[in-house]
Amino acid sequence: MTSTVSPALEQRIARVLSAGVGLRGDGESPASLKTDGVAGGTELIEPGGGAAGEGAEGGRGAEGVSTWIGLVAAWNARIDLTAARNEDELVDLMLADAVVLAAHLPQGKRVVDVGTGAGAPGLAVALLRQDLALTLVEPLQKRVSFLRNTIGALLQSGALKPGAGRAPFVERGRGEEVARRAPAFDVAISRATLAPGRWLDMGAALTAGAAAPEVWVLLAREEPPALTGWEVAEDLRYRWPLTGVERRAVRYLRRAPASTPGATSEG
Ligand SMILES: C[S@@+](CC[C@H](N)C(=O)[O-])C[C@H]1O[C@@H](n2cnc3c(N)ncnc32)[C@H](O)[C@@H]1O
Repeated sequence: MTSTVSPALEQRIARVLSAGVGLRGDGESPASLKTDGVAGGTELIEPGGGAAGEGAEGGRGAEGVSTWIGLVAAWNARIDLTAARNEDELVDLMLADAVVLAAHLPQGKRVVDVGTGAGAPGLAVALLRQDLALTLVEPLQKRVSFLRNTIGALLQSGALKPGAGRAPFVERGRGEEVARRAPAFDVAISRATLAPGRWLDMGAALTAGAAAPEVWVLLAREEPPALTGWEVAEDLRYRWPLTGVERRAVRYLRRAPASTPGATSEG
């Protein structure tokens, strides 16, 4: 199935992508996606170039986003991929949280997205940040087929040229199964799949082997959960650009273990 994107849909996609330019943390920021975090240090995000658009080998992320959203709209007529009721909802739902994540994720890391569904936020992040190695975990076969087909089309067109040496990998299964296998991820992301507290536990298990693990919890307006041994490093509040929905992206880092008084390096 091919992807055709109307000029109106293309304009909506461009609006959400360009809202991300404001996340660089300097100059004028659009109110919509301007984040208000507890810690600063946002990374430049530029649709069609730099961190958000092109990997080191020249993938075309913004173009890929249009192809992918066009495919979501086309496949959604046959299989249940999204509950979006109009184009504003579709573009905000698919893209806006990923634009925020893409501006804040560390360079070159192994990232897992649990419950990717039609690709939000994991596939969008893979397109916008082609330095990252994404694993997309999804149990439902029809959604797995959609994701694999779409990634194939994006690779073929050259929109996806992963800088980390591999294309986004789609793993069919549940997050619980992946977490049991001592996985090696640095960053765990997920949206609308598990209750926030349960997701935080699972995210911690998925990144247990990493030197500097991070877990992101994506919320509407509710308070972020707490997890012993982890702390909130950023609490980003923003509105989706097209629908004005209030959102929150919370970044958790594992606390360094407290040093034992009197302990020596010789042990
Ligand atoms: C409501 S959809 C959200 C999809 C996407 N993350 C989004 O925000 O648009 C939840 C997705 O998680 C998947 N899912 C449900 N339980 C899961 C689990 N335990 N592990 C991994 N995926 C799961 C479902 O098949 C579904 O595609």
